[in-house]
Amino acid sequence: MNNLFIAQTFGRSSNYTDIQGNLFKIHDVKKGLRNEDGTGVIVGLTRVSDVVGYDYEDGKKINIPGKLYYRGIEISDLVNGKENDRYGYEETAFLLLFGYLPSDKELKEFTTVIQKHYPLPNEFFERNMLRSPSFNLMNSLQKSILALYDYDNDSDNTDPYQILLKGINILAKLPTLAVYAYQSKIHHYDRESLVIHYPRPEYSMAENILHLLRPGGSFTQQEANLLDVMLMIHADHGGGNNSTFTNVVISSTGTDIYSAISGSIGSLKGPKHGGANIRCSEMIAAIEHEIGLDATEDKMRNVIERILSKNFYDNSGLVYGLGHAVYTISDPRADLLKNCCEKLAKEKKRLEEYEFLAKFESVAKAYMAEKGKPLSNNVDFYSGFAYNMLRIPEDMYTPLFVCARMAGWLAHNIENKMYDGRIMRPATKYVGETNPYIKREER
Ligand SMILES: CC(=O)SCCNC(=O)CCNC(=O)[C@H](O)C(C)(C)COP(=O)(O)OP(=O)(O)OC[C@H]1O[C@@H](n2cnc3c(N)ncnc32)[C@H](O)[C@@H]1OP(=O)(O)O
Ligand SMILES: O=C([O-])CC(=O)C(=O)O
Repeated sequence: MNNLFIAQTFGRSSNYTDIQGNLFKIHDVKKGLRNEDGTGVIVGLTRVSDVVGYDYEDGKKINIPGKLYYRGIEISDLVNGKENDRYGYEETAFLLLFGYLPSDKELKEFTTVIQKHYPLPNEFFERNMLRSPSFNLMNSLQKSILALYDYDNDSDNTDPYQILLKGINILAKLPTLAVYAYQSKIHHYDRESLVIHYPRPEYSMAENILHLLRPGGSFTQQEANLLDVMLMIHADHGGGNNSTFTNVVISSTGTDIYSAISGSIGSLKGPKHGGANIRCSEMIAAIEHEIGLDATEDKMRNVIERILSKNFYDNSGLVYGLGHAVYTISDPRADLLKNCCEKLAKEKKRLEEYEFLAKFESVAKAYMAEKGKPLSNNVDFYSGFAYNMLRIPEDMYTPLFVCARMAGWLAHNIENKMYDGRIMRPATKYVGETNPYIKREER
């Protein structure tokens, strides 16, 4: 391609294609589907989960500490209620999909169904993954989900019950797909030995992830427990988060579940959404490297200033792990994770890193508030540190989000199909002019 020609033409094109910023206001366009006060435009109804970050008093928005409910149950109650049970994520998925907490017997049966679907089809790994590794695991996951379409002899069936069955099959296979994508990547690109364990049918989803990832396949129950909690708190987040909304938008055309899930994975990869967990972890490492773990508040403020002026780390101007479209004061998931991280950091003798992170969080929040942009932290602020303490490689952070969020995507997909179902088709206002066609020799 003639890059110079394209670059010059692209440069000139803004004379013809520009949209003046004031037009958005004039036409009352809700950029990012957001109201004037930052709240989201209501695009649907849901009974799956509720994300609460503000309230209204006399019509005025009041910021409040964040709360997250799955089917009406507060996330902290769900996490605390599981105690040392191995199947917290499976219980959460049941709750999200069927609307109520399972009895012991129901949870066992549901877990058995998931476990039966762990194995990949014969030669799936060799044909679809090993021979075409990707340097990005999210792309690899998208390809794998689309490949699974070809192993289903009724893949286009979009009856809600069939979607449920297909979705549970995908959910069960995701940990293996994610870890095999990682193993293929490091084997191909980093010249590492190829480690392929089969998923163990008696393990929970969290246990299997650790088993599949580690060369020796072993893990402690405490490690599996923390990963189980991580899966639980990432399992759903209302119908408005970008990847769930994407899922429902794609699915509203009547297309297959594999296309919808692959689209959601593409959305979750973005650094402003699920991909923020990798960016946040890299950003914190860069900051630690720059100013040291014993940095003063002033040094931290200086780095924050550089980040905001697009002069540090990825030059995006974003402090990853901060900010949220709904939460205003706090993200309950980040609070839960912060607690888990503090406990584990004590045991693993990594308190200095934990304290750096906690201090950076409060300095950054205070800095943003002084600039008139008070921000909540979000789930991605502490998740990287938790994964790191579990010896999970950075590449796997966002794919693990996929493994967890699959339950939410599926629950919203089915809910939308059953109770809304209309094709999503908003409108855009044409703000160009009408032009005559000019013959080529006259231009
Ligand atoms: C699992 C998840 O998806 S959680 C979110 C993970 N994402 C991140 O951590 C990435 C960093 N954060 C962000 O990019 C944003 O805060 C988002 C995407 C999460 C939310 O975006 P929005 O709701 O559109 O932002 P919001 O309207 O609250 O922002 C208000 C202002 O604060 C700024 N701001 C928001 N978050 C940040 C941030 N992390 N760093 C710097 N500035 C920020 C915005 O640029 C905006 O400034 P402006 O008014 O001058 O344009
Ligand atoms: O709700 C959002 O916009 C993003 C988020 O935290 C999630 O999807 O977990």
